[in-house]
Amino acid sequence: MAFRLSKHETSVISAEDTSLEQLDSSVEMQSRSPSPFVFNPRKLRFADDDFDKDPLESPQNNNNNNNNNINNKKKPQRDVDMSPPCQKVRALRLFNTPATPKTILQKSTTNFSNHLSGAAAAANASKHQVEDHIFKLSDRPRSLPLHNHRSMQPQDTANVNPFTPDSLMAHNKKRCRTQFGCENLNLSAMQRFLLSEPSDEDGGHDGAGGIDAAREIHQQAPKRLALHDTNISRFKREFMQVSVIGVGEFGVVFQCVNRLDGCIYAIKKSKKPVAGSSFEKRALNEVWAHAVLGKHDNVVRYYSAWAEDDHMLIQNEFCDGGSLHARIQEHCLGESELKILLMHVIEGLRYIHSNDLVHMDIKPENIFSTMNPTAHKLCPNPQQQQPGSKDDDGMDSVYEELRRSENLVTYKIGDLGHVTSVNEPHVEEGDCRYLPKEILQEDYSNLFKADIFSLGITLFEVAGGGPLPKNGPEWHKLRNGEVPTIPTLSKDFNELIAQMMHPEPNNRPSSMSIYSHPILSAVDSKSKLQLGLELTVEKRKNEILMNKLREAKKQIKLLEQRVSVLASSSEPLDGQRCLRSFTRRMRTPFASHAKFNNLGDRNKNVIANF
Ligand SMILES: Nc1ncnc2c1ncn2[C@@H]1O[C@H](COP(=O)(O)OP(=O)(O)OP(=O)(O)O)[C@@H](O)[C@H]1O
Ligand SMILES: [Mg+2]
Repeated sequence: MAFRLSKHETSVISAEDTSLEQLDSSVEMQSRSPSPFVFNPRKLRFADDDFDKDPLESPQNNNNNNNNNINNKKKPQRDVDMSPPCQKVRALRLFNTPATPKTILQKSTTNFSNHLSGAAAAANASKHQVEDHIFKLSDRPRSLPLHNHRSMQPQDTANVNPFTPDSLMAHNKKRCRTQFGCENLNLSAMQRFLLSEPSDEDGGHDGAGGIDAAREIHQQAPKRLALHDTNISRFKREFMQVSVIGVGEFGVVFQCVNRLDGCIYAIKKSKKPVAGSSFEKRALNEVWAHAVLGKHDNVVRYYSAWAEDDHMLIQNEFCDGGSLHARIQEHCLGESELKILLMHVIEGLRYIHSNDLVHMDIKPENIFSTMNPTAHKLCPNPQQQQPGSKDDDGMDSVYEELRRSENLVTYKIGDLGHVTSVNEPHVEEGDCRYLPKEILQEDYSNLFKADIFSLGITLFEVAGGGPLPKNGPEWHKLRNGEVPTIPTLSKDFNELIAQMMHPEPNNRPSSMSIYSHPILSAVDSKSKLQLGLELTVEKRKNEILMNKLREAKKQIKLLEQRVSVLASSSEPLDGQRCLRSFTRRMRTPFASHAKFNNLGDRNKNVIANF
């Protein structure tokens, strides 16, 4: 749950301590680790009965859809205003723009082909080929201008992720209308951007066609693609909902199984319809951040996102260990566990920061964990599994051993809804219990260090320093350098936490320096243990493979014996000849020789048969 402050409240904080007491508090719904469950696996039929019953796909609906389509065809298309920012640019584009004769021709040809008979279309196509040849010599294919949107369909557009390096590069060249810049792009401009090479002569000022195309994409499309335009019903069709695993301020998270691939995922659905609301941008922000950051081991992995009934749905990796918040409900973490937590989260943060992005909502509820290597498997209840059953590859005992090991936990940073770029910060404050003072005072000059503060106070809480105050003198003390010492922690660890929570952002260590801090380099006891476990696993695998190999050798020997018994028994003469020719063939070292010998042997056999 986030406890956010409005600008007004923030200014009051700096003036009066007591004002923070006016903030609302709410009770977090505790997330729970998934309990073991049994699945009845079944083969997926592509024409499943359930789906036939899906109202969206019922014939009635299809008829309706068809009618709608027909009606839509009759209606004039929505004229989206996609004109370039100023008329001068439009004037320049008249001659040296994507709307060269080639694209106009292509466009008209496509249109005509709808009306022409087959023969006329074929004639037109051959004419087109000649013209193509001419244009190949003179000019590269160019895209339709982005501002020509009379013919643009929603399916031809896509959002521009503002967190990708390309978009940041293009964005820095010239600012766009909105905070994130333009947020959608035209398919042809995108294709041109992807196909362009750095040495492209079309490159323009920078001599790089890619940069130019990217800039064009960013400068010309002024509107974000509305969620309505990507509404595709998909959740029920593709996923089987298992349980609700968490509820936050923004979304409800379901544990689901993908019907096709059979893997478990966490699907976060926005609580309210976001399309067209003020939450739309926040929802898209989370998707953009996930798409850019979801490939690190210590950041929750992202698979896909879509809109349904105006809700945003995000399909993420399912973290079977639940949130850190749920974990500390049982007991606080000791120093060795804290070191592992710090090592993992700082790696994730280092990765996020290396992309010039900041998380802005680091807290125990947003740090998840995975517990064992078989988490992704849909294992039936271990008691139900028969030893030596068909699927038992002999590794179950090994995995069971690993499962019991505390050290195999991997912490991952999740909930990327507040991620923003340090170059163009758009700060939506996270939970005020974890935010440093400067953020509430709207000082965004060192956002990296805001994440470091949040991680520092998170460590303080999970080590036993919580529950954290939401306001009042205690809240201020923690931000004024008066961090109480945690008795269960070493002096060094207490000092590191205090340093991470330093009132002056510049005095807090960076994610890089924490990563190489002596406290973490001493965590080799953990990595040795992990290495030891991995070694054990590999050894066991090796043993299993050796057994299989031995078994296979035995079988081969048996077969050989049978063959020789058969050969030595009372076989007819021609049979012996065949066998001899066969063994000779097998012994021939060169393939070419074997070919000729084969012929020879075959001839001999033919003669023998005569
Ligand atoms: N990938 C996941 N694997 C397991 N549990 C998850 C996952 N994602 C979310 N959860 C659970 O759901 C809860 C809510 O998720 P999340 O923090 O993403 O929602 P939110 O609405 O954005 O929260 P906030 O109130 O912080 O804005 C988490 O605290 C966690 O318990
Ligand atoms: Mg959250």
